[in-house]
Amino acid sequence: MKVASVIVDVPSRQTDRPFDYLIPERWQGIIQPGMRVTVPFGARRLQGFVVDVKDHSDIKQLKPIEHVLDVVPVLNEELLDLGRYLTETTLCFAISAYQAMLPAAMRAKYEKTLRLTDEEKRERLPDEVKPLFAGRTEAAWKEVEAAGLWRAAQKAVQQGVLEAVYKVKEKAGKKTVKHAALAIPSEQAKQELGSLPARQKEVLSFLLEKGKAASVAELQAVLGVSSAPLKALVDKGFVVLNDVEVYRDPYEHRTFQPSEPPALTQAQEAALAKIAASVRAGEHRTFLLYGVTGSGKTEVYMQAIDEALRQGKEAIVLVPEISLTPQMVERFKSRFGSKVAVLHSGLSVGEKYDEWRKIHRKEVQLVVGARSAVFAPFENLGMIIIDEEHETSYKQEEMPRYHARDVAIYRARRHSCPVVLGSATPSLETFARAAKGVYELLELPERISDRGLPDVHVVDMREELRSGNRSMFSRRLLDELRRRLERGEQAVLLLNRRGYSTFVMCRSCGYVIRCPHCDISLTYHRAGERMKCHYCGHEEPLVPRCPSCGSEHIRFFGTGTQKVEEELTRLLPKARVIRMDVDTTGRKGAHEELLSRFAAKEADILLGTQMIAKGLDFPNVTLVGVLAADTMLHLPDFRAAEKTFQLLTQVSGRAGRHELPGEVIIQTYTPDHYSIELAARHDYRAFYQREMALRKAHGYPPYYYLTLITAAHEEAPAAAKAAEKIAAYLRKHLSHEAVVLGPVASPIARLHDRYRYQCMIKYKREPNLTAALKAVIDRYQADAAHGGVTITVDTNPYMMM
Ligand SMILES: Nc1ncnc2c1ncn2[C@@H]1O[C@H](COP(=O)(O)OP(=O)(O)OP(=O)(O)O)[C@@H](O)[C@H]1O
Ligand SMILES: [Zn+2]
Ligand SMILES: [Zn+2]
Repeated sequence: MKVASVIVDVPSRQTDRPFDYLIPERWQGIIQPGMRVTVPFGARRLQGFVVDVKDHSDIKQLKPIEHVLDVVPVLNEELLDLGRYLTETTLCFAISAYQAMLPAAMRAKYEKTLRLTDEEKRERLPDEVKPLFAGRTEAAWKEVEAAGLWRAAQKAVQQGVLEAVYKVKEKAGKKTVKHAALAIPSEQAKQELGSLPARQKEVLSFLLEKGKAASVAELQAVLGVSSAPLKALVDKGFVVLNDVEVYRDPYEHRTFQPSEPPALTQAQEAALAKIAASVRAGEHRTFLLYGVTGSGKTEVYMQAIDEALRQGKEAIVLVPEISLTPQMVERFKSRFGSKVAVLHSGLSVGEKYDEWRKIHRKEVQLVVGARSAVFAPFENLGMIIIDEEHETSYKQEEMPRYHARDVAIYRARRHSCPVVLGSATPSLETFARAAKGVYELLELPERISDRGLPDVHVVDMREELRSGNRSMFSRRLLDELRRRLERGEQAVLLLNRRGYSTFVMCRSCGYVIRCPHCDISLTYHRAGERMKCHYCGHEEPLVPRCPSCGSEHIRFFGTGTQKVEEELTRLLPKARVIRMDVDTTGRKGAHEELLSRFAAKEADILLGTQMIAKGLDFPNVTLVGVLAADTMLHLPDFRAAEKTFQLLTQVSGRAGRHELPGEVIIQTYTPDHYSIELAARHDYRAFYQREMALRKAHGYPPYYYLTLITAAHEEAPAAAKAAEKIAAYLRKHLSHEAVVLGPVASPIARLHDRYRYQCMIKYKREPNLTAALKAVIDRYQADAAHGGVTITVDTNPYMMM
């Protein structure tokens, strides 16, 4: 008896374990761990992942597996184990962990086929399979299955002769190119040559000489022939025409100048030597590459990767989504050419799947991508790099709630290879570990250009108001902008908000209009005069009177990029402005287009939200202005100061990166706040000391760990009661060292029509934690069926709302 343990596709606590199924005889030896199957489950038929194959089950009456969805495993042993690690550490369901590792295209039900990978390999097809592919390069899975050829097909896939393809239907149209190839052995073709008319002879000799399939376009261009001779050869059965798939390469229309590595500075050299030594020794280590903005971290990454590739290994580079700019991609593509796959959210489902397949088929050795690229199915990893490691977008805010840093370190340990965390503003957690020697600290204390870091001026906006300036631009910022325009230099302006105006407030009574579902203030959008909720999408028309007191003095507070743009063009009519925010970058490719226009100096000022704060490297930018440095300081989040410091430092880092000296102006209503003062002085270490002292005093990470539990229900009392019960249970079952805070209403007290209450656990070491949390989840998952309370557990929260 052969038995498969299967994790079924039902994300719930009750089904979160492997179920045993019988492997029918025809699939014995074929089904392996890491393949997906369909199985009967109660009255339903479900997809699932095979996690184990064994000879025996304790269950008496096993149901058989119905279908096999993959020819070869889509998850290897390492990734299967990683899934187990994620379920333990983030308390997610195993099915959620496995699905997070695969491209979306494979999660849906798509038509599947087997395809010949290469016309030349046709001869290597197993004999019994050959007829299925006669005169074509693809066969549907159903046919293979019906013909009972599964085993033979699997072998062919393992040998790289056939490939399993999940057909993703896309509007973009099919990406295939017609190819011509010999349909007869070359010996026979040579003999036929003599009897052919001249044109046909030319075509046949061309194919003979080439020794493999040639695109029809190429053939016609080289020989200058029409399609007639080709058609004649096809009719005679000497030549076949095939549609050969080309990858949907999002960068296909781009050419990349090959780049040679520059000679490194001493600091770069020292850092690289340590990393390269660890690559060569094949030992796991975690490095923190702490280098100021513009210090050449990326160059160190690239040369370290080069070392890994020379060792015949593979590498992953993680970059935050918003700094995965065309510039960044270009740097890696120029250096590593076709060895690179790129994964980010701007790609279509099909494009992502193509990139994933390049990795799975080992056609690339390097992946540059956002968070989920950490799951790239490489089997011989030599290095993982996390650029801008402090970015909170490395934490996924839905199940599985993993942090890419933890996954990277887990995988690197398994592969015995180094992890490099790079940042100009490392997260407190990471710097603290480096200070303790858990990570190895490598420093790049100076910029590459000998100009040094830009001068930063803090402007007190309260003063501006007192002296009669009601504009959102201080006099100093405006003066400096004018100066840049005169000199033909460029400026970057950061506004940490989106939309026309942020919230709508009554000046008479102070009433702020809020979302009826989410309890956050609505944002005014000028298009259509509407107010929108940025959490749930609720929208309504702008009100002419205060709903609370009836006053007409209802006006907008805060400023959005659109409003700033209007004021800017009013004050500086000659300035050419490019605005970059979620509204102007929604369309595919818009982000790239706006940046390349700015790079081509088609604008003087780049105005935008956080998305412009990182990674950009424009030689002509000599002024950076921050319009309101305080917007993030007042969020209900213990990391508010850290986030403010990071953002200000990063955006300042955009100025004066090359020959021209840079200058930064920060406008704020709280100029004395240490995060603003220290960012202005470029003093990361002082900020670190100060912030660590506060974290210690208030019991926050990195001194303590946190776990956040949120209970939500349509009725506030039900949510509150559940949260209270949870808090009581935890207090009883956790040790005295753990502190359970709350329950309290969440900062966002209502989301998607559900009231939210939360409690927070602070702890240093808590052996009972996992068991207690699992018990809580069990209890409430079971309850959910009746009571409707949903609970979420976040074992390492970054969103405190
Ligand atoms: N050894 C070197 N010689 C000459 N130029 C270099 C060298 N290293 C890096 N550069 C150049 O210096 C500039 C800054 O380097 P890079 O972008 O790698 O810095 P970074 O530390 O990654 O920056 P940031 O964190 O601010 O994005 C780039 O234009 C890069 O091409
Ligand atoms: Zn009012
Ligand atoms: Zn809402």
